[in-house]
Amino acid sequence: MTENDKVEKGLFLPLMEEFYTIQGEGYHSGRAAYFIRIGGCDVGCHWCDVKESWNPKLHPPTDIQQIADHAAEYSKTIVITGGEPLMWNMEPITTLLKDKGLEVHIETSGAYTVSGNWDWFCLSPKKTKPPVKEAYEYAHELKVIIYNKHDFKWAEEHAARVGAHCKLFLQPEWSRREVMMDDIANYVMQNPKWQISLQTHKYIGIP
Ligand SMILES: C[S@@+](CC[C@H](N)C(=O)[O-])C[C@H]1O[C@@H](n2cnc3c(N)ncnc32)[C@H](O)[C@@H]1O
Ligand SMILES: Nc1nc2[nH]cc(C(=O)O)c2c(=O)[nH]1
Ligand code: SF4
Ligand SMILES: [Mg+2]
Repeated sequence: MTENDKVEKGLFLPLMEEFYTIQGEGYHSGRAAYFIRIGGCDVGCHWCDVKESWNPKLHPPTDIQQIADHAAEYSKTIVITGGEPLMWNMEPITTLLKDKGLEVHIETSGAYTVSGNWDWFCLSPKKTKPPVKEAYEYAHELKVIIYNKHDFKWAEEHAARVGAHCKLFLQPEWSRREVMMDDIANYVMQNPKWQISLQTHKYIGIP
């Protein structure tokens, strides 16, 4: 089998970086977790904080067995992010991680067909490439990025599509955190089904 075939099957994935840190965002914020960042994304958010991840060719195709073995040495909680992890077949790597008894989370825009077996599915919808229908059904957590005032209405449109038990978070776009914070706080007080999510790792200076 060629390397391309292995990537096609999800047996190799373009690995950008892996690091043990504290989940900074959303429902599991504050919890130690091992992050696996897979390269490749064509969603094109102008404010994306990892644009270096976009071109998959810059990230070496890596054996998922090696990625999983490494992850298991660090943590029981694994977060797969990117880039956009659902551009790739996530079935094989999630199976390996779950066979090791690990809890497997994803950070995704939901813009591609859902593959893989997830203990926690964080859906962060994007305007440039909206989530596929099934992504809303999988979501344990909806994390909407707030860049301007129009985004509250847009957030509600997505909240109407997730399941009844899905946790709802509003997260300020990092460069807009100071301008938007009062509006976000007021919105959450008036609409308490939402909670605030901050990128706490950036405030404390960890990866
Ligand atoms: C870098 S993305 C990678 C995973 C996936 N592509 C996605 O967007 O969900 C990880 C998380 O960071 C959020 N994010 C990216 N850039 C951000 C920024 N400038 N400010 C706030 N959140 C941001 C995304 O919305 C997503 O929830
Ligand atoms: N500490 C930390 N928490 C995070 N939560 C989601 C992240 C991501 O980039 O997907 C992230 C990240 O990059 N670092
Ligand atoms: S979908 Fe995620 S990785 Fe892709 S551009 Fe948007 S924030 Fe960045
Ligand atoms: Mg990040």
